[in-house]
Amino acid sequence: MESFGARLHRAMDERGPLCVGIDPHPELLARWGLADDVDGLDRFARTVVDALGDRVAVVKPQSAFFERFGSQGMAVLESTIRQLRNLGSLVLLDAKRGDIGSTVRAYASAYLDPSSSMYVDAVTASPFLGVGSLAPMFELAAEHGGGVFVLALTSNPEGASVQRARGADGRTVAQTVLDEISQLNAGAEPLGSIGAVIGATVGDTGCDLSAVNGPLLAPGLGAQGATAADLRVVFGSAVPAVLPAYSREVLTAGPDPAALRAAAERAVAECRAVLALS
Ligand SMILES: O=c1ccn([C@@H]2O[C@H](COP(=O)(O)O)[C@@H](O)[C@H]2O)c(=O)[nH]1
Repeated sequence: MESFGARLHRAMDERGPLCVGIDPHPELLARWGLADDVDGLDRFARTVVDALGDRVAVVKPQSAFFERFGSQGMAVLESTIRQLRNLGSLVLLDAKRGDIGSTVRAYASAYLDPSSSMYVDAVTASPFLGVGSLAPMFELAAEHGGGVFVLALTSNPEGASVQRARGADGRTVAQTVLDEISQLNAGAEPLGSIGAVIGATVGDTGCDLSAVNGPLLAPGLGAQGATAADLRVVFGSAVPAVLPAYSREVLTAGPDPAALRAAAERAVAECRAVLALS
């Protein structure tokens, strides 16, 4: 099967460098005139899927907002994933999973095994138990053409105290994560399938991104304060590998599908302009 890196590279070429999140915050449900219940969740997700699923490269449902409604919310998530796949968007589930390796194997089955009802193109993962503990995800991703985005430098201000801390060899934790991702992606063309998450809010990363050879997911744009122009500051010459991610910035334009599409088009145009300067 074609690798996730290759599929993502093509999707970004064809549809533009943009990932839109489905984050049904209670405030957004209210703003859209929807109830804060499973029906509201379902209508919110369907509206985003119908408006953007056939034109955005990657759609990123935020698992937390579905999980808060229990098994019914998870059923909506499964149906959202199915609809997105039918419309051609790559689905990146933002679940930030991580655990000891034997448990990570179960997470891998849940998200990266094609026989699972929650099968997605890629999933986010936390390396706090060591990047090596995520090996079962990397293995299943490689087997089935999936991808994994590993947290490196997150967009929230609290992340820095852990992620910029230095180990005995002088490297930051973030650089150590990136170096392990580089090894996993070595030699992959046109792009490796193991990505890194680096917030657009983080300023100078202090990291060497030159060998990552995988997609760099950049959340933090819009609602968290970063702009497309910040992508150049954060990513420098690695900017062509950046997948900019917006959630609330685009979602607040809804529920009108035309307004959602216009917001996504604005975001992709701004990002394209920055990425084209490289
Ligand atoms: O470092 C990270 C990693 C993940 N996220 C997630 O992205 C979206 C951001 O939403 P906005 O509305 O665009 O702020 C959200 O689902 C986060 O959990 C992140 O923000 N930063």
